[in-house]
Amino acid sequence: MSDRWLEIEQLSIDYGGTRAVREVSLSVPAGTTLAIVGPSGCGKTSLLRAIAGLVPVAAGRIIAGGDDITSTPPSRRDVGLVPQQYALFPHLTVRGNVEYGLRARKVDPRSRAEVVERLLTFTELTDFADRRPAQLSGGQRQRVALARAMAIEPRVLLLDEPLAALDPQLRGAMRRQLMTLLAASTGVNVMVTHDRHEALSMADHVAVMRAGELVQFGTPRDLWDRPADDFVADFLCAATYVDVEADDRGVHALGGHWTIPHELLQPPSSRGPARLLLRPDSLLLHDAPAPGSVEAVVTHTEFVGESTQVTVDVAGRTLTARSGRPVRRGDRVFVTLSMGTALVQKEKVAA
Ligand SMILES: Nc1ncnc2c1ncn2[C@@H]1O[C@H](COP(=O)(O)OP(=O)(O)OP(=O)(O)O)[C@@H](O)[C@H]1O
Repeated sequence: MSDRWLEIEQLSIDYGGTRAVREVSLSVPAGTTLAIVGPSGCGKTSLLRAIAGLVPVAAGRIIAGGDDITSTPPSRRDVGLVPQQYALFPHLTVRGNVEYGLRARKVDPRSRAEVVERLLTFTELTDFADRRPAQLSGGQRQRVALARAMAIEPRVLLLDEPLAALDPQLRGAMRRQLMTLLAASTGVNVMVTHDRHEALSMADHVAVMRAGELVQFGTPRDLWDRPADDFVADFLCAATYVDVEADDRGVHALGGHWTIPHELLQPPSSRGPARLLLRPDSLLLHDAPAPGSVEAVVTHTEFVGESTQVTVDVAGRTLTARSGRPVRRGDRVFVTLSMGTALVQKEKVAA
């Protein structure tokens, strides 16, 4: 018996001869949440549906709790699915929906009632138990879908964009509640999302996909500190890698346009070529030249509440920064590094 509760080995999925998912391999231990994240059409939902048994696998294996379930019919996989629009049974009450899987498994009425009452309490739905889905808010429906999937205590719980159908105000509150619910599950939770904040904040492991391929798999911290390439850096952290060359005078970036003092970097840079990960929180904007600054032009601004996200052009490279004070498109600014926030990595960016 494997201690890894979900393993995916070299999994490929085809639709009519077109490969939508290519040789994805990863493994996730029990009691943790995996987020599959990536841009639209990258194959996230296909991967999720393949784990559920709803799309055929062209090659590779899916192993849950040590059992190869690649060819097991969906109903016998011990997998719970929360679809994107929840797909509740409209004619059943909340209680009826939550109870559905237990009835199908012929669980005796007493045990069934116990599980349902426990889950209704847990998801704060007791007062709504006799309502039908049409009489519920979006957040309440989401909790019913989750309780329904959790009732059978599946070894793998699959959630397709669990917060996407909720309005933005509700999403923050539901994210915290969903994290509490997922933490209580003993199997593996797999969540598809295109939202990097959701992936980084809710998951123990993150799989980043692009064009059907797995480009990086790791903990949120790993991905935040060491995105594998420019795509992951941009997608997950709104960050940019720049090639640098370090000598005794400092670290030279952007074709020699910008010399950064060694003492601002983490870890202190050794001499020679390296790459520097510049995240929005690594860059400071000034009105006038400052020690170690480089001149830039503001190309785009976006007010995000507590700060403004600012895109600047520095010697032909686009960098993203945050600014606490108002700046406008076309403004000339000076960029410095915030002490200790830009990470130096020894290898250069792959061409
Ligand atoms: N039933 C299908 N028949 C043919 N092609 C499909 C089918 N389902 C998905 N695809 C294609 O497979 C690729 C991956 O689709 P998938 O839905 O898995 O992506 P996704 O990352 O979940 O996208 P989104 O975030 O937009 O939902 C896309 O190019 C899509 O057009």
